[in-house]
Amino acid sequence: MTFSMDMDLNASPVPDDDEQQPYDEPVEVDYAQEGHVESAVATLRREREERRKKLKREQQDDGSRLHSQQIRNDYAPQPKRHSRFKEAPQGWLDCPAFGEPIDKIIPSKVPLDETFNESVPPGKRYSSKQLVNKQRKAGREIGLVIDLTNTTRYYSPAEWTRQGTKYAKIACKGRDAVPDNESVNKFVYEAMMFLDRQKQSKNPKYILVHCTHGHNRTGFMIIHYLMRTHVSCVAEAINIFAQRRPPGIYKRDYIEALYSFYHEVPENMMLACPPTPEWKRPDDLDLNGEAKQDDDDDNGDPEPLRNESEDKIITNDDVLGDEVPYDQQEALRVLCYRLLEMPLVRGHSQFPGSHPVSLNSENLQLLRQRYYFATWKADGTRYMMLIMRDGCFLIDRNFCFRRVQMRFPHKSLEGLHDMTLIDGEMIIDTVPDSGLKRRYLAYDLMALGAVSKTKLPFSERWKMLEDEIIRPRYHEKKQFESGAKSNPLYKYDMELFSVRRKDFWLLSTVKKVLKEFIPSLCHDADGLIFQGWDDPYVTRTHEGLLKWKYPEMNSVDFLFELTNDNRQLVFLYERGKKKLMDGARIAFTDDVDPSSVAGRIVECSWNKEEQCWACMRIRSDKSTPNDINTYRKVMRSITDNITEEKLLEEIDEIRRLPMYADRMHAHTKMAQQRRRLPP
Ligand SMILES: Nc1nc2c(ncn2[C@@H]2O[C@H](COP(=O)(O)OP(=O)(O)OP(=O)(O)O)[C@@H](O)[C@H]2O)c(=O)[nH]1
Repeated sequence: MTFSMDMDLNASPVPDDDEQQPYDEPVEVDYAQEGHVESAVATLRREREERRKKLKREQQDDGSRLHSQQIRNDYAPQPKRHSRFKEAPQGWLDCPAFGEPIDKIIPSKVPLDETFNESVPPGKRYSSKQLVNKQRKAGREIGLVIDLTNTTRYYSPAEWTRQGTKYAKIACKGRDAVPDNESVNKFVYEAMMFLDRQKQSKNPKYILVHCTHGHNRTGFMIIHYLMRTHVSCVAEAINIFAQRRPPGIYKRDYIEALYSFYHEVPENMMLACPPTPEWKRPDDLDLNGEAKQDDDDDNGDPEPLRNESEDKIITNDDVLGDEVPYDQQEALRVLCYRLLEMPLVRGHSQFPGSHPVSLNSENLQLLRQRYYFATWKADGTRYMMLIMRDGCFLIDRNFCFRRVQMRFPHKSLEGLHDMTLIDGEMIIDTVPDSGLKRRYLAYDLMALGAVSKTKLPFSERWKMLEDEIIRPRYHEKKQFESGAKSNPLYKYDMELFSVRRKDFWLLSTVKKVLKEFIPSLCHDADGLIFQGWDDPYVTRTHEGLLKWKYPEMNSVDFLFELTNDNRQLVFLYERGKKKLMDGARIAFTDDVDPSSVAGRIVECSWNKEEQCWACMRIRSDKSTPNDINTYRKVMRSITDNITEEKLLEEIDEIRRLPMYADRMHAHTKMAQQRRRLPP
């Protein structure tokens, strides 16, 4: 790592005799090589000494008056240069050094190293050494420092790492923009991991968090931490921080961003945002009386706060949610495998979600042998969803996690779900009068409160999904809207998408589903799913989970590439490696330039007349093509050509079979009884 040591060499630790000889250029030090600031200073002093000796020798040799005058000029006391003088940040001197710990997190202003001593009177100094001593006096040992400033000029991280204190930099601009969501995710994960490890220690250590003054950015991060661990509403978290680090966050846009992030509406914004503190002197205020940016903020344009609802056009290809730190993703992958009761393989990087196989004349027989339910095949984007106390994570087909802010209350409505894993499809509904609306259609539940449910029959998992996840959300929403529950500030409507359970029906209804239900849907559907009613959740390819697509929608995902002489190369996967499909060709419509999709995954349907593949769409949600086995199954399905007519004929026969008729009868009776019971 290289850092610019833009330091005042007139100040300590350089001895007196060097005091009046400032250097012309800031010194670049290879921090990793030199180890610390002092060794760089020593090198510079040595060089200067050699220069002085050389000049003296020249003076003796030459003896000329002119030359000695030159030397005198070179080493005469010179006025201090402003650029060398390091001033403490505005308002820093009178800003209280630190606040009281909040869950073992201490908010603090930035400690300044000795290079600031000229601008800080002795009584007001607050270096990392002094900080540590003050905390020790209060019986607190710092184990991790999280630095949120957007500069490296205040001190060197070695001041911490040298003494074995962990140091993490999460540079946040400050200014008018709040820390971005990705930085917040990093902060919360760092803090959670560290404090979790400390729980096993006899003398748990503390985290020290600082920005420049330790109020706005620091408060913003700590409040996020509180919200994601145990505090239930923003006002309470803001209060906790304000009490421990008075007056708390005093920038209004920060407070607004917190409320908006957690989908709450403040009762009284004036109460939520205190006036700017005294120590932020009047010249630190802008013309509206608002606090000006901290002086380590850069001069970029303020970033607009993201507001999904303002984006008019929403598509299935949108990347939803916020990036999650790499280590956290790894930990979440392991957790998913555990919840799905899968053996941990090296890398555990493969998406573990259940995947249906295409219906063909052979597996069509399964519909006769087992008890199946049917549903429409919603055509959106597949996500598993891991619901944790600290956030909800969308898991895409690449087994990557992104965090979305959602609320999933328990049935008891006392707490929130944790370590619950569900499966579903994100679709976009065109709703008359309200436009496009994103919905998550949940169709399975694999784990509830850290307990795997994969071995239960689908019928029970599907019921649990309704009872434990969907209904509690619905009830709470109604309670909030009616004011019957104590957190009416939460607005479910502000969430990125709504959540529904997907319906499944008896096979006898398939005709109605095809002829009436699917045509009336507000989102795309490309066929049917046949789900075994008694099946466990089978990870990856599930030979008993069947998909039937409208014949023209049967598709294969190829990896498309072009050679230098514009020859098409079409690949699938075989045992995790690219397999070239000799002679395969993809026809694109006139509006698609093939060179623009080289290297992408192209979903294709088979064009019988032209005997080639036709591009249906580019898959932004996938980075690998279908496996050769999937391809074979799709080809089989295409050649078997189970038309809608054939399918309905088959189902008509099945519903008359005694096995199916008996269960259907029992099922209908049970449903009727349930309807008669009070809710
Ligand atoms: N299991 C299940 N899957 C559904 C349901 N509704 C929609 N799907 C989607 O159907 C997908 C499987 O059908 P495919 O046509 O193979 O899906 P795809 O998105 O084209 O994926 P590839 O096979 O990789 O091309 C699942 O991944 C789900 O995203 C449902 O009710 N149950």
